[in-house]
Amino acid sequence: MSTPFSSLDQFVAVPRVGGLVLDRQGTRLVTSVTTVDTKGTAYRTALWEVDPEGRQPARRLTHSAAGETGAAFLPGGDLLFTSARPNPDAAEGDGEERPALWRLPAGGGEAYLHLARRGGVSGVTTAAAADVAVVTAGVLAGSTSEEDDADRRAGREDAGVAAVLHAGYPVRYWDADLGPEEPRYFDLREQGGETGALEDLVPAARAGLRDAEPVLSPDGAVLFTAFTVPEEFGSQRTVLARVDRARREFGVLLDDRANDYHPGPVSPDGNHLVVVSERRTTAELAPKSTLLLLPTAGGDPEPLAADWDRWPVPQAWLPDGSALVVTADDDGGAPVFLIDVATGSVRRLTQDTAAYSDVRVAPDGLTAYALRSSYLFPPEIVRVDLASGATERLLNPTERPELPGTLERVDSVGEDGRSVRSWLVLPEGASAGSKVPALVWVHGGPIGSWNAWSWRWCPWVMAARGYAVLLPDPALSTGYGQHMVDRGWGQWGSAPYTDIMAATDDLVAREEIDAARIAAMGGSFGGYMANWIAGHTDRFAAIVTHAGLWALDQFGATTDAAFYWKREMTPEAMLRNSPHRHVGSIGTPMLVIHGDKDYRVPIGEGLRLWYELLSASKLPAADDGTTVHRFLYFPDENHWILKPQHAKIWYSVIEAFLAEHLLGQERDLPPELGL
Ligand SMILES: CSCC[C@H](NC=O)C(=O)N[C@@H](C)C(=O)N[C@@H](CO)C(=O)O
Repeated sequence: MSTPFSSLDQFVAVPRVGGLVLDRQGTRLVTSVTTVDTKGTAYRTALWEVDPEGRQPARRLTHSAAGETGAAFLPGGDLLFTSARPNPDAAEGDGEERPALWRLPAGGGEAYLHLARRGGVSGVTTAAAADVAVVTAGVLAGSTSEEDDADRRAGREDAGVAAVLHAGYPVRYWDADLGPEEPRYFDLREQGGETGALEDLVPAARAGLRDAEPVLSPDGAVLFTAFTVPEEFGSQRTVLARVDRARREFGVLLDDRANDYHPGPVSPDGNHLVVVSERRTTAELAPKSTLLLLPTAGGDPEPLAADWDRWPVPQAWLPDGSALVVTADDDGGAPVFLIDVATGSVRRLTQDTAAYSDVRVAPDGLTAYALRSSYLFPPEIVRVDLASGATERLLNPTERPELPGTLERVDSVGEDGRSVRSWLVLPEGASAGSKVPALVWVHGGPIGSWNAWSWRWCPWVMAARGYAVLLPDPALSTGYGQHMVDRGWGQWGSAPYTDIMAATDDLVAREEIDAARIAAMGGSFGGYMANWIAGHTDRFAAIVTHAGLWALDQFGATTDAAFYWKREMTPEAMLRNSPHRHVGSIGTPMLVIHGDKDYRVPIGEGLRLWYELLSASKLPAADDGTTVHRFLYFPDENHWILKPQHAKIWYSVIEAFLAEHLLGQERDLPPELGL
């Protein structure tokens, strides 16, 4: 087997595993696998079944050009999923294909269309111990019924109107324009035959259910959800709400201005709901995430494992209700932990350095199944022994790709004496006698960690081209305790920057690294840091900034969630930490990359950086207009470069830019750039 990371065509074609569901009997595991289409210009996702016993090879369940996602099992074993496959019953001119709900019978045979609506279906949630399914779908704000909604949509489509009149905030989210569609939860009722029907559970929700995922009690009687409440000055808070399905009653359970609340799983006896409480930030208070146990019959929530200095992500209960299975970022990984509900004591289960997610516990309580990944391998499905923590890789739909190098954990010491940990990717052949160029790649967030595989930020593509890649977890990173977040909060240009410089000092001191040939790079917050680095040091030979924050005062008002950043930084702090004020000190060639449809870090950041680099940096455009800098602009991409053909361009242009400035070599640019 050869490594796929040497060829970008092969890299984008590596199948990508994601998501995991387990049926009630614990005998069927379903995942999704994303592959590139035959033209190489789109990804599509299909559902696959994996043998929980690890004996049979994985088998593909669904086939369609439109793809399938959002799998959920019904009690009898039928599998629901969403797909924008053509509706066999649609009349011509019914409008574009939107995702509908399909049902794959447990007994075999083809999947059939279970529910279609003009506005589409975004997801389905099923109860653990009852035949209850709740569908998430959007309705137009003014609609009074499903028929009215379909008519209004047809009216907008026929008239070619895309305009949205807003009276509130926000108006965009990631790459989506918000409104006039608002998400709603619907009961999925059998209607006889094969077709389901919908009943709106929270008709007065307005935009409150945006970005929320419903959690059903095991008996399906109650639905818990996060609910967004608008506040003064364009702010908002997230409260915890419940919906009594039979009575159609909506009630708020936890609501205050000190925390945001999100529901976790309900205990098997239905008596307790796990709640994630996220401390609301201020300029002085960094985020902090803790768990609460809320009695479902009423009463005050109790903290769970409150002394544990990690941010737990609830995954599932043990079937006897004695413990909660969680994952948490931890020292460059995200292991599985068990929290004893009676004592709050925490026990680490998995011992490897991987990041786990999608943990599904089998009904016997002895075994769990999960996705895990790290910078050694992309997401894969494993079985976890819940007593010993031992893991076994199941027969996955895809093999681990061969890596063109090695991965090491490295330690540095920040200016304040705190430990700064990084992953270091070394390309094959790196040695004292054969020093290699290096790339310092800064993660986004900034609240996050380099602990899980990312197809967007793949250091192995660069390793295959001879580069060492340092992935540092500086101040503001998760998995190192609250102090690591606190020490960078509202001071992005301070500890996060000096931590990265400390890690870079140790990198260039290594015998395999060519200290004269190093570059810095990052996306999103990592792009902010790349921009900040550009204005504060000349030690790098080139800098790549993808979707980077440039002028914080402007970014803080034009991003999709201005209230979030405003809580962290006063106007003074925004100015103090803003890279644009240091443009006059930039003497390093920069590759600026931005997608026009980026609403998280709007294109204005990239446009202004580009103009200011050319007009006000130490390396401005020359008399003839030429410049050492480059701007890679994607008119139809957003914060993330999603199309496979554009991902190839992204990596190619970065490699060509680094080759020019680090190696003094000219690379052929992809002909598709038309240059
Ligand atoms: C609700 S707004 C901010 C959420 C998030 N910040 C977390 O710390 C965020 O989206 N930050 C972006 C600027 C960013 O850096 N995004 C990264 C990580 O999500 C990315 O890779 O897109």
